[in-house]
Amino acid sequence: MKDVVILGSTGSIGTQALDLVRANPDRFRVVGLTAGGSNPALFEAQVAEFAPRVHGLGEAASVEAAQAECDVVLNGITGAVGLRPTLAALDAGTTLALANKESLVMGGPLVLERAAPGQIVPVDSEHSALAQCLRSGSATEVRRLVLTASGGPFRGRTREQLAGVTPAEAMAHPTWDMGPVITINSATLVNKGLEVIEAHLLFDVPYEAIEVVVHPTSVVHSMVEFVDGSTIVQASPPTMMIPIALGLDWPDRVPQAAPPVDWTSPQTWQFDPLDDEAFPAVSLARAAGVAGATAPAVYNAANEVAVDAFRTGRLPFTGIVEVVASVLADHDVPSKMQLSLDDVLAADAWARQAATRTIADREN
Ligand SMILES: NC(=O)C1=CN([C@@H]2O[C@H](COP(=O)(O)OP(=O)(O)OC[C@H]3O[C@@H](n4cnc5c(N)ncnc54)[C@H](OP(=O)(O)O)[C@@H]3O)[C@@H](O)[C@H]2O)C=CC1
Ligand SMILES: CC(=O)[C@@H](O)[C@H](O)COP(=O)(O)O
Ligand SMILES: [Mn+2]
Repeated sequence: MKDVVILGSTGSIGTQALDLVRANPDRFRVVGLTAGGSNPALFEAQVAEFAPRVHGLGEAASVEAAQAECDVVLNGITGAVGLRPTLAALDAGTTLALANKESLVMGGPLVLERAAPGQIVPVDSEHSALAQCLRSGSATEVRRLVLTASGGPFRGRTREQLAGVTPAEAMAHPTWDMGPVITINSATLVNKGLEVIEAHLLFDVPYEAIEVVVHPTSVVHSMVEFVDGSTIVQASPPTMMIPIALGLDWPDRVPQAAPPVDWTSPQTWQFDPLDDEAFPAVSLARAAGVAGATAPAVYNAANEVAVDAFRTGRLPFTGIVEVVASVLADHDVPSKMQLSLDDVLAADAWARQAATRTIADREN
């Protein structure tokens, strides 16, 4: 029996994690729940159903819950506000099932240095796939990591054709049903940019050995190419139940976590190169990742502000990545690579102000 704390329990990841717990009462027990407070009725219902020892709303409550005695903390909070809870779980020595990629991307080495080997189990589907592909074998055998991207709802469009797309169109993800921020990030490909940095940090593979390919049906979740020319692929229909189950019970697999691919019916797997001109977010993330230090935190924070502006009609779709690029260009990356939490939070705050100014300037 694993005692689990779920941060962000009312969201897409959180509610699916609770479905998994409901389906496996002999395997998992909920001992902590937190959320942001935008859906109090759902949160109260969850607390009534699971009767966790600790529960509460907001960042401070999430930090406290992440420090509770348990076997695994699932961080399903969205955005940079997940950083302190991530650090709290790591400092408590608890296994961290990490969906909140933003905390790893912005914290970078700060997060990694607090983590014991194997303490972070990736829940992001691509990184769960990579971890599964890498389960046996040594890092020296790896030639490349290949992250798959659905391409989002605007796959195949030119930059000009992206200019007038609406938030409702951007929310229509072709393969995944997710929270609003990651859904918009999938449409801009910022999600894949964050995932390239996430893969570099989790698997210690250089940026030039991390590839992104477009795979519209999201059945292959990522792959590892080895030095002998062999590639191992992880495939399953697009559902987060498998990565969440692996996150909570790693290295064990939860039987019937989700239905497998039906190999008796015809399957076509399509892979296309990424169109960097229409979707510059991935190359921008690579540059931020290579620059290191505070650059990834700036990339993430500027994007969070720009996504909010797009969703509220203050910025066109293509403006999101333009704002991120402009804020990054204005950012002086410190030469010291060893950053404190204050350094990271200061860069995050600076980027939010810079992005807000840039958006306001564009409006005038
Ligand atoms: N959804 C998916 O399939 C995938 C998600 N991820 C990652 O997982 C994370 C969560 O995504 P997703 O579930 O889609 O997002 P959602 O928007 O659906 O859910 C976010 C959750 O975070 C909570 N939250 C927001 N602010 C705070 C806060 N200050 N303190 C505590 N909790 C807070 C929300 O609470 P409330 O709404 O009640 O205020 C909600 O429970 C993101 O980092 C995303 O990138 C990664 C891969 C796949
Ligand atoms: C399910 C998951 O892990 C998401 O991060 C997903 O990858 C988003 O789809 P995109 O490939 O469109 O970004
Ligand atoms: Mn993903």
